Amino acid sequence: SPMCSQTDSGPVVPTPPLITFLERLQLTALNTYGSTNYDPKLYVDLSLKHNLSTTQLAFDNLPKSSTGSVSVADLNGFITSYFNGAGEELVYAEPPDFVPEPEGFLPAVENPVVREWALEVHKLWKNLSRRVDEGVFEHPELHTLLPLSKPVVVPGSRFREVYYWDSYWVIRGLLVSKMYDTAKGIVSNLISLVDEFGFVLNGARKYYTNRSQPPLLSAMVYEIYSRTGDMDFAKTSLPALLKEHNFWNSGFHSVTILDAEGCNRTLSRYYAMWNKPRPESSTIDMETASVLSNASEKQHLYRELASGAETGWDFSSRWMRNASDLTTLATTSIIPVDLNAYILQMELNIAFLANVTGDKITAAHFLEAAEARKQAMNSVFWNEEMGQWLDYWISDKTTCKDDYTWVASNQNRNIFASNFIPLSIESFNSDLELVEKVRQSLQKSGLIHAAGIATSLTNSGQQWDFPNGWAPIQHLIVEGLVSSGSKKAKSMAEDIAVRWIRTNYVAYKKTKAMVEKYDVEKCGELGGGGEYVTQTGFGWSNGVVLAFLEEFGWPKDLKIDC
Ligand SMILES: OC[C@H]1O[C@H](O[C@H]2O[C@H](CO)[C@@H](O)[C@H](O)[C@H]2O)[C@H](O)[C@@H](O)[C@@H]1O
Repeated sequence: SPMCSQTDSGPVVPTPPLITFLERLQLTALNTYGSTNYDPKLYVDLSLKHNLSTTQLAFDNLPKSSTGSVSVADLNGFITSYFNGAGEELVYAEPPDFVPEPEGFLPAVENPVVREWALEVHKLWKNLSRRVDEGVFEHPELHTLLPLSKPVVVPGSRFREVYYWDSYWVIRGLLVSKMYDTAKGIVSNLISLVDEFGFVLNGARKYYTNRSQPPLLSAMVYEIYSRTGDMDFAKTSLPALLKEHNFWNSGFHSVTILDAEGCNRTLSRYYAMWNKPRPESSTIDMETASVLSNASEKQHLYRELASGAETGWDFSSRWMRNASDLTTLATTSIIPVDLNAYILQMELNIAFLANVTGDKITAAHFLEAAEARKQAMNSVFWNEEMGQWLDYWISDKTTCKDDYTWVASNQNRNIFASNFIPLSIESFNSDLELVEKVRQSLQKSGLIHAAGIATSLTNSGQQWDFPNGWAPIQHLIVEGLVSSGSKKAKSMAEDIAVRWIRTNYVAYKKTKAMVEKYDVEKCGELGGGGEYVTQTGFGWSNGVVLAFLEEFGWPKDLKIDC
């Protein structure tokens, strides 16, 4: 049973009346249509044809049975008369910098079959490119979609809007496709969110204003600058990066631990500004919370769920005290390895960009911040015996009392792919002795399978767990191994990349689609689990295939089938 009966504390952003109304519609839809093929997100993605009060009045006037339910015919009629279809406000727009075969595209991919497939994956950018319709700018109050002025690239299927961390791998792929303007436009859109909200939202919808996602904006700017040398772009991006850094290092996101040497170490955690059901999954969250009896326990769980979504790993045994019980979610009680790796990289990127744009004071300040975080990560996360960085629990597993004095037993010794993500940062991968230790640890971790790196070793039924493998995680670890310059690490990286490319290819041939996650146990199999069916498209998977093919090429005689 959940050991913690915690009360909720922390900030809560306001809920726009449009969202409250669409959540009512979502619940009615579940009651009317039933749970087969039901996706709660669809209803919060609808836009209004008339103003909210007219729509609400018509909804309240729908004939109800004695049990209060609405008939299928009446609800169908209401939805067609009062709403535009989900996603219609994002109109298909071919990116101006797309060409069917860019000059100098993947020169090291020699195998003709792989080359042809790579060109098909490249062509998928056309399917995923949209622009926000004028109607959203003219009448924002009718839409949950946020108006973004530059063209967008979406992950695909139910993910009809821009996502924060997905955009990093979309951009990595666009750079391979030589679509620099599209890549810059994505960053410019995300910066406009920082200007308005102070951070990059989980996604570009009004119901995502309560949280962010793994912070990779600076990494997007860095990658684009490295490829294009565009100094103006670097300069105009910098203020937003500083603002975002402050978001992750203040308030509830910041935690200070007294380490074993008696030094204070400051790190960051995920912490959503929300203690209600996630609007896009409101009916699911209410169901999950229904076993809890009191309102403040529910609020606490809702915050943990929204914070779980902020991690990008929604959901995973990584954030649960008991892997088979989602009500034991304790996201805010954990200091995560990967988040701090991303922020360390952010500090290094800011220092780099400040330096090239001539702001030496900011550069020096951020190099210091990076050094402090590196030491904090060594002191709080590093486990010498395991050769991994481990998430750290700040709250006691039995009483749930927060304790900010470091104890070894609060390191989470379960193996997750995130334990290897610091390897992607130069501060760590430039130390060859360390790299070899971590490489060996990864090799024997049990995470490496026939078709890639598993997310964890626990099959919880949640999507960020075994046996699912996700493109962003493959890429971060592979890139870390490659960047070290060690021969052994590079050959391990290549081996993982080849498995990943093959499984993507075989699944594509079988299903005609790229998907968001794969099953690492069997080459060519799709991933599953979690709260929605596996989605096609798919932004980050396409990006990672293209990035891997650029990094490793594909020799003529290497087979692509598994
Ligand atoms: O609707 C449920 C959740 O869906 C999103 O999460 C998943 O898809 C995202 C887009 O590919 C991806 O960034 C995330 O890592 C996935 O877990 C959304 O981000 C969640 O906030 C949302 O609750």
